[in-house]
Amino acid sequence: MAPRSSEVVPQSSLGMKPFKHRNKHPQSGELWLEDKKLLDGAEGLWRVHDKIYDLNAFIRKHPGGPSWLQVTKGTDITEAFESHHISTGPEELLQKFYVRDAKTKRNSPFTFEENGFYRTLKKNVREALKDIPKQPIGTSAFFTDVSCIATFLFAVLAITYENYLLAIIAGCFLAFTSIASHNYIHKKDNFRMYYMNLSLMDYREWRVTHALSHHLYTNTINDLEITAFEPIVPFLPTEKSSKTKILSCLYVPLLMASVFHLCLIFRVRGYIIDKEIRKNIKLEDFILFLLPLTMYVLGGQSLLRTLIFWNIIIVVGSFHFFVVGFTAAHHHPDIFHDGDATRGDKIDWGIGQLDAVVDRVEITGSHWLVLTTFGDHCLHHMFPTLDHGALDYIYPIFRKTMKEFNVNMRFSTELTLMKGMFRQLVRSEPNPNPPDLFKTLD
Ligand code: HEM
Repeated sequence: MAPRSSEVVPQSSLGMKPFKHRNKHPQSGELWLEDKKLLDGAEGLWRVHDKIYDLNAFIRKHPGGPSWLQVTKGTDITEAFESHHISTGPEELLQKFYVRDAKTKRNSPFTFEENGFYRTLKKNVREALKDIPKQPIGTSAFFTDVSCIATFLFAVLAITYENYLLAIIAGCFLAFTSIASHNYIHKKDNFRMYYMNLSLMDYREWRVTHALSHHLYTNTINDLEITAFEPIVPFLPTEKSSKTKILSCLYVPLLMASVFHLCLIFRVRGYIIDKEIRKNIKLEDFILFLLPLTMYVLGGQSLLRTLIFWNIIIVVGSFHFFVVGFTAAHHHPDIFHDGDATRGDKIDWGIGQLDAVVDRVEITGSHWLVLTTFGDHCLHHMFPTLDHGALDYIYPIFRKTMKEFNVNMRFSTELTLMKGMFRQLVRSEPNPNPPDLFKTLD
């Protein structure tokens, strides 16, 4: 795609240096990591805060799975390290791998001061976790598996009876399954993370674009869930022409319906043009064929009819997934987007998350809805490895800690955030004041 005009290349008000290929499309997790290496001063190893560590010997021993360390080699993993571990064990272990101090400043404005908000919250949550029952974690797994089975069941019924309504229901369950599997991509390697691949998306790519990019640098110029959709969907506040504003509002529903397909197209493109990507093809890359194969074998219809119905399910699933995803928590003119006025040069990472996330009142409190619609989003951002079923139990300590630091998590309604997403798309003017966590979103 041609380079974008200057109207949609916003600078970071947080002082973050932009990635080299920010304007290149399609964006990918691999390219993002390559670009991150150039700015992180990790000297080919791993950087945490202002120290360099050699974790080569630990990659295979990492209890969270080797991929987290494999893909991040050569980068600053401060935010990932801090937010993915709640116990003190990893920090103690890390000292064994110290090599030297880093020579450059971090390309991130976020801090993790010992007595700051995030570290205090983590300490409090660590204590609270001792009293959390295990049963809600099993309930999450049950809901996720039931969604997956329902996707297959309705897909087979849809093709058997050539019924479009059943195909739409299967598409909705595909979206539920993919969103619920997102609970599992953040954890140590486990089989439910593979459910994501039924949607044509790829859990490995998600671990970079979502877990390492979006979660850690939310709504900044280095958040791939912002930059990957530019310039069609320009979420950051920057000069936008009337044409851009109108077109982006018209394109966004089309984009929502086609992202699953686009993910597959870009993946296949990668296989064709890049030998290294081809060499990395794994068995799990074929999971996407399980759904159409089951439909073909059990449905008793022609291959062409099966493919048509499968594609209907994918389009419905994609639309459902991205309507929820785009409107769940991050986009409204009163939610911080890079370019807006900031709290200062250095921002406690947890407070940065409060600035960039808003939860929905209708969702909080329902385990099924939280799991299948990106609910309890603020707490999930703070502690991505905690099961969605456990989050409800840590609200009391979360509220207590926020009170202590005079900060707040914001709640709004589904409708406000839906309208907010479109209002954000057409917002050109950066907010002149830092985020106000006590203001009600209108
Ligand atoms: C990119 C950076 C890293 C990421 C994203 C990451 C991610 C994870 C994940 C997802 C888990 C499983 C948590 C769960 O399911 O409950 C985990 C566990 C663990 N990780 Fe990492 N990790 C990273 C770096 C490190 C480093 C540098 C160390 C230490 C040298 C480390 C030590 C551990 C340990 C000891 C556990 C066991 C659980 C615990 O004590 O919290 N990790 N990690």
